[in-house]
Amino acid sequence: MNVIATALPEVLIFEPRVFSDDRGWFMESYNQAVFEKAVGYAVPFVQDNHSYSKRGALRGLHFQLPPYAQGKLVRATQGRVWDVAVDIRKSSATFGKWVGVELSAENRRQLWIPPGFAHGFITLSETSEFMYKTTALYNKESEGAIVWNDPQLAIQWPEIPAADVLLAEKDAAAPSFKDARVFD
Ligand SMILES: Cc1cn([C@H]2C[C@H](O)[C@@H](COP(=O)(O)OP(=O)(O)O[C@H]3O[C@@H](C)C(=O)[C@@H](O)[C@H]3O)O2)c(=O)[nH]c1=O
Repeated sequence: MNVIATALPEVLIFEPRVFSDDRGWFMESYNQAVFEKAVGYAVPFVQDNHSYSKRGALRGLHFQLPPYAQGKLVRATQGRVWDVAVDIRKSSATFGKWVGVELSAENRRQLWIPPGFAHGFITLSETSEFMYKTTALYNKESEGAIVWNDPQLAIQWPEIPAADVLLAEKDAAAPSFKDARVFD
């Protein structure tokens, strides 16, 4: 597993080693010992999620507040997405900073987004399937969101014209970064 740093020190890219032979290929998509060594602490994954999206679908920016804050280990198993993590911890030196990484079935990259970050992704291919592990269970009451095109965050979403972005109603109506309830 290749571990690659990003512009945000706690957000990491994991690139599995792929073993190919005449039958096809094999990879470890998750190895607790390798993962926890890279992250530096124990990470209790308790839920796995899987979603399917059409081109231009943008899910996010989402998070859950404590005590249900979620770390997420995310990847695309079909198609291509552009994935974003935003540091929303007021006490952090990188508060309000974001990183974007392309995740695809082809590059097999995974992104570790710790608790305290908002997360979103847009589908760049015709369709995508997206799978992720989370460190806390889904809890509707703890859900928070920030609007995807917040001017203060100024996330440089790629390729898709704004008019073609496909949003859930709740995401279109999400609060600005300035108004959202975030992490203290
Ligand atoms: C996230 C989630 C949703 N649901 C339900 C609620 C709702 O009726 C339906 C669809 O939910 P959503 O519209 O919130 O799905 P979606 O927009 O895909 O939400 C996800 O977006 C990405 C960016 C994340 O980071 C995730 O943590 C999660 O917030 O699924 C669950 O039952 N369990 C869950 O863990």
